[in-house]
Amino acid sequence: MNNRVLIVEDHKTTAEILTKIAQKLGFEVEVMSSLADLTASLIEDKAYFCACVDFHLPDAHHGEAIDQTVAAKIPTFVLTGRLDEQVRQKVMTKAVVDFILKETVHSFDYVGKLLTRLKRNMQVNILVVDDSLSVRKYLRTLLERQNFTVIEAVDGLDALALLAETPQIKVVITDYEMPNMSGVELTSKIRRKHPHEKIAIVAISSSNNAMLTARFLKNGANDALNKPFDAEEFYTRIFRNLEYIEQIEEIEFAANHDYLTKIKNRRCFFELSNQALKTANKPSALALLDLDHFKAINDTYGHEAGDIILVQAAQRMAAHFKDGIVARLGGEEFCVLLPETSIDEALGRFEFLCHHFDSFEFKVLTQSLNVTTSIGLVEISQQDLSTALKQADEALYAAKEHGRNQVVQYGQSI
Ligand SMILES: Nc1nc2c(ncn2[C@@H]2O[C@H](COP(=O)(O)OP(=O)(O)OP(=O)(O)O)[C@@H](O)[C@H]2O)c(=O)[nH]1
Repeated sequence: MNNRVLIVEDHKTTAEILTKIAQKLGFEVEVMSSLADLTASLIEDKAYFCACVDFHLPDAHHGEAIDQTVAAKIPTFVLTGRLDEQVRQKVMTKAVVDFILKETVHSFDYVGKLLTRLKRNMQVNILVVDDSLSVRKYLRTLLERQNFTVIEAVDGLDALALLAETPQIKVVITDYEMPNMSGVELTSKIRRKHPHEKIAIVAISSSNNAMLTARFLKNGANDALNKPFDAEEFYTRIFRNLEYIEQIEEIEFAANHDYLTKIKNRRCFFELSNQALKTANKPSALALLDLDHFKAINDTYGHEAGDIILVQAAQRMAAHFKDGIVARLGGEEFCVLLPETSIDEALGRFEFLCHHFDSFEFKVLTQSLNVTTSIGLVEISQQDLSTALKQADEALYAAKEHGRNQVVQYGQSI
């Protein structure tokens, strides 16, 4: 992704505030203060993530700078101190991403939100379903302006096939009247497999049919737009529906992950492991890992240092067992399930991890520390997860008793 934001603004303080907002979000910033600057810099030759352009500049009173950034295919949003209907119309016909009225501090908050949205949109796939090529083209133009990836389907059958092979699709925009299957039928079919909070369906129907809007909504559409629609309203509805999906995703993530290390939490570990064990055709391996003398680390270097080590340890385990289910059970205790993995293979891999921890330097604030881990390992063939965890815990206890920094396999003498 290109990471540069172009700011075209003659007011120094405003340019400084915008620069800070963009930099805080991780963007590089280039500021120009006039149309002349813009013309001289040959922006066509450079790539920008987006441009934030003042409608009124000392040498461009009517938004001429906007024409230049739009012509250079830079997603452009416009800042203006005055917004009457005439200016609004003029700005929107220029194919911009959005416009912002410089009124209050909230306007600047909105700039931050817009930059974040544009960045997030790059990960979002939107499926446009319409039998009319011109409508598909128009919607594609509107959506690509906002950095979305657009996939087109010519009818409902095509749409269902594309949905099945593209799990990244988060929004479906569908027309009503299409060959093979109506938009309402398509909506209902999508809903049988994908709930509202996973895929948003936005229906587009003609303005003279209020009943159709209701049918779409009753059959599972999240939202409906009447033709002809305004680009601003279209964007607002797409964003609102996406934000709903993203908020649910955030809640789900928080419910399933540990707040500190961001790896899976205890609840999620049990759920995923029980599922994996149910379908396993071969024995699996389960390990409990506990960092050694962690209290002493907290006492010597502080709780913050302890937190940093927990995060790094979790990252190491997750990277080492990409094929397994890795979770933080609480405190300095972690758990790993390797489905359908023989105990001998698992033993080798956990011994390797143990050795890796021993030789790895954890970077904590200004220091490098060594932290070791003790591991209790057990094979799961017939017993349930709770029993296996108790057995792994016994093995872990033995590993601690026998000097720490080692793997002990349940049932094996040391
Ligand atoms: N920094 C930090 N410390 C934590 C967290 N959760 C638990 N701890 C600390 O982890 C330490 C665990 O100490 P103990 O159970 O005595 O175990 P230990 O010192 O690692 O000793 P052994 O397990 O016997 O090697 C305690 O000091 C807890 O306060 C956390 O989220 N962050």
